[in-house]
Amino acid sequence: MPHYALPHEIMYHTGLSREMTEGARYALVPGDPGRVEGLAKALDEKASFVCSHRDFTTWKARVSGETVLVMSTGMGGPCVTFAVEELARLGVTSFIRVGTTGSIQEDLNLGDLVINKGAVRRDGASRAYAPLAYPAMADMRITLALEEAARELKVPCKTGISVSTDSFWPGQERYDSFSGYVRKNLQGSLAEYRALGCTNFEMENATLFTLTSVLGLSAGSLCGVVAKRTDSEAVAPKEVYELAEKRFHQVVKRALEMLIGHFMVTL
Ligand SMILES: O=P(O)(O)O[C@H]1O[C@H](CO)[C@@H](O)[C@H]1O
Ligand SMILES: O=c1cc[nH]c(=O)[nH]1
Repeated sequence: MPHYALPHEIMYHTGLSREMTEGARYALVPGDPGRVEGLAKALDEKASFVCSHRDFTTWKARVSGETVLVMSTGMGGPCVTFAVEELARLGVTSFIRVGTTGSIQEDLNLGDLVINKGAVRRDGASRAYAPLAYPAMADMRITLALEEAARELKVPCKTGISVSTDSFWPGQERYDSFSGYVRKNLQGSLAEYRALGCTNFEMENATLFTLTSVLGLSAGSLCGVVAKRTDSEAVAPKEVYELAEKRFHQVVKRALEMLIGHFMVTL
């Protein structure tokens, strides 16, 4: 029996209550709190601030007659568990991660978008919810809506499987860290994931996909490429992020319109 919050009950970490979220079923969940306002306003110019507590900054927007929350998760799997658990208690059923990522395939360029249909569970947090043999899979309808929106808007985009890590440096086989050391078991891991056809490194999909599946919820993920790891370990300049941001704003808005229009009853 799901444990929904009472109308005035304030969630301890996100600071949200059911009154504040107005029955929202959809939440866009970027990692960065600094991305929330722009994303909310791209959905709806009248979007408004709801609350900010710890890593979790929340705005609300209206899309096709529905309230949509935009809430940051902070970085990494543990933060995602707070966001999913507390938003679920407030009635949110569908989550779309809107993030940044490092591509590991040659044909994914800086500023392109990646839609993730699954994730390699190199996180720790999802293991509290399901054994490692359990797949981290995105919801098919959200994934299809994101793909269709990207196609319609002619945005360069590829669908694939991300590798979700708990560490930005050794976990993603980066040598430009303080010590420069990558443990032996992770040396060569980037080449191996590339050979396995994985598309990108990021840090939240595995936890998001596993939790939402286990809890009977839905999730999708759309990320902008800000590092092209086949060329360099560096994160690209601001202009690249701004190009990716413009693209993921357009795509996620169109995808939401499709989802709310077509899948309203089932999601
Ligand atoms: O831009 P966000 O959504 O935070 O996503 C990516 O950026 C952070 C690392 O720079 C990690 O959280 C990673 O998953
Ligand atoms: O390379 C990158 C870029 C963004 N986010 C990541 O997790 N890795």
